[in-house]
Amino acid sequence: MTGCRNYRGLTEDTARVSRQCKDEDAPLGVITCDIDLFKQFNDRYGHPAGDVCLQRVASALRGALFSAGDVLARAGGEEFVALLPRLPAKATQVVAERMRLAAVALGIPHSDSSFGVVAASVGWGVHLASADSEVEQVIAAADAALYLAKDRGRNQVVGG
Ligand SMILES: Nc1nc2c(ncn2[C@@H]2O[C@H](COP(=O)(O)OP(=O)(O)OP(=O)(O)O)[C@@H](O)[C@H]2O)c(=O)[nH]1
Repeated sequence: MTGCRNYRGLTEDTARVSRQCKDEDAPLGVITCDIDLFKQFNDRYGHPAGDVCLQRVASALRGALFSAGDVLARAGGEEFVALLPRLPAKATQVVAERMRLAAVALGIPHSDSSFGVVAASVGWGVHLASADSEVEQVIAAADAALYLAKDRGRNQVVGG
């Protein structure tokens, strides 16, 4: 529906790009992004409108990426994961902020949100080629950062 990779595609892409980055001794940027108050959006505007919203947000998030090798997957529900081969921390943070802005710039009305429009919370992290840990641990850390962004009021980026 969103034209994104699904969860299984994400698992395959994660293995592929993390191997590629390790071989190149390059970092791998990871971003997680979740639409804010999407249950309320569905409840107020209806599930079909929710589907259209998801498609538009997915396309905006894809537009915020700039390299052909970047991966955007729908990790389930209204959550997306981006994998950014060769991106160090600072650049990953910049893309994370661009993704947040791209979602909010759509200006999709959401009267149950304090922002008045559909927004998204974003978490990020970087997997270093030298790390002993697996990239899945960085995805989990980015997810934890995303929930911190939700806790802090949504429509913001948290990571590091
Ligand atoms: N329309 C539509 N809704 C979906 C789809 N997949 C998941 N959802 C809905 O997404 C909503 C997610 O709700 P929650 O996980 O409670 O999160 P939330 O309302 O976004 O709240 P926060 O994440 O805390 O900001 C649920 O109501 C799901 O039914 C889909 O493909 N289409």
